[in-house]
Amino acid sequence: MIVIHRSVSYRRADRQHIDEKRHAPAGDGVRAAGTPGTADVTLAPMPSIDRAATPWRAARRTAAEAAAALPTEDVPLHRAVGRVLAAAVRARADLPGSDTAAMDGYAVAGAGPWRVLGRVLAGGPAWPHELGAGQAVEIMTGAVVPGGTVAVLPYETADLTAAAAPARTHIRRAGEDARAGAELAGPGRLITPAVAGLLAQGGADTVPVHRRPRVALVVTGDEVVGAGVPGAGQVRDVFGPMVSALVAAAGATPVERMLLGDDPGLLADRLTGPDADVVVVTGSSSAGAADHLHRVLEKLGARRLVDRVACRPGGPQLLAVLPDGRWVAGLPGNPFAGLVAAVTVLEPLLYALSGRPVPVAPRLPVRGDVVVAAPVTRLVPVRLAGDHAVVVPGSRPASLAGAAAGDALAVLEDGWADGAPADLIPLR
Ligand SMILES: Nc1nc2c(c(=O)[nH]1)N[C@H]1C(S)=C(S)[C@@H](COP(=O)(O)OP(=O)(O)OC[C@H]3O[C@@H](n4cnc5c(N)ncnc54)[C@H](O)[C@@H]3O)O[C@H]1N2
Ligand code: MOO
Repeated sequence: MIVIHRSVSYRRADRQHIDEKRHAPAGDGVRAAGTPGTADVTLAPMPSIDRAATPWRAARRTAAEAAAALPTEDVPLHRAVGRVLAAAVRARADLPGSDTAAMDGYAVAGAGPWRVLGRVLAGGPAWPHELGAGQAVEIMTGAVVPGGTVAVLPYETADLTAAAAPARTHIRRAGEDARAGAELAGPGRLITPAVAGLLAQGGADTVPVHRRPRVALVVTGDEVVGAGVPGAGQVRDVFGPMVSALVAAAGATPVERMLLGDDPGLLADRLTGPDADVVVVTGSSSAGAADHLHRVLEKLGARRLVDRVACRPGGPQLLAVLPDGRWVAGLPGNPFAGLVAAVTVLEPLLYALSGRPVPVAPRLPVRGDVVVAAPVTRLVPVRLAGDHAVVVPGSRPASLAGAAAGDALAVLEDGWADGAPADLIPLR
């Protein structure tokens, strides 16, 4: 859902512009709403901007450790991929449940030569008798081997006249993968397709997972338009599509996007309004006359955990928590800077709320001409090239061309030089 939300205290020119938006075709789910801000926000003077910036790694760690995981709900296993287990899931029976054939061929008992008595199919009736020495049945992969079986001889190599079975038995023993009651996957485990399959093998029908974080997006800026081609002095909102996708990829649910004018009263309303665990605010993070976020947070009694990060781009970002427990991630308005901030504070916060550890970053040698000056970490788009990554040249804070051409963001820290290894954050 997209909500366009504007203050009533705008200038006349703004009003015309807003009315245009309200009457614009509703494509992309645009809904216009013009309720004025109600919060009493008497603004203090501009805050000083030379606060000490948090080192990039520390900012990420703070976000990853900030929040407790959301409560648990049970979901059907077939809808659980992408969710995070809230408790261990155990095998409800031995895996496999019986001794079964691992190959199509002959189940043989005792020493050869062997006489074939019949055939056993997977899912068919079990062979009713124990095999005696010199007896065999034809058997299919997955079928329960008759009692007395010493080995399964694959069709391709079977020699029923041989004196002895080969050493390799081709029998999967009951419980060899897991015993009944054994833990198949523990709390905090992301349910991948393979995990879902394993849990199905273990007999699970529903699984306990953490509730998905609900994320509202508040896009600030009088110059920002939500659809179509921007007019003179306007820009098209990049964060609706970009942050929603990033939120969904992190396993959270984007619940609404709202375009908000540069109005502190409205901003305060919107921080406390939506039914969301996290409110992402874009723009308003820096020191400009219309950048209200810091003062509004102060007014609302928010606790700031991260306030500016020593990284480039994306320095003016923040992570705060409101007195009601709702999280606020402030991303700078420059589009690439906003993306960097999203992977720095927002993604780890969403992992924490989902109950999941931040995935370990792959690390590869990175080649490129980038100057890294401590204490500022550079985040640059790179293309993967087999055993190394290559910097996409010319990326700028306001342009997404570099990131769009990249496979990952390389984290270039103090001490990095052309060709040295660096952590990579995938740009899914
Ligand atoms: N005096 C200072 N000026 C600036 C500083 C500073 O420290 N001192 N930091 C600069 C850096 S670094 C960044 S990044 C930006 C951050 O700006 P804000 O977060 O306050 O955002 P705005 O000023 O509203 O916008 C910046 C830029 O981004 C464009 N924008 C905003 N929202 C969107 C959107 N939804 N889609 C596309 N583009 C958007 C906006 O039009 C501006 O061009 O501040 C620097 N200045
Ligand atoms: O964070 Mo800003 O320029 O670094 O884009």
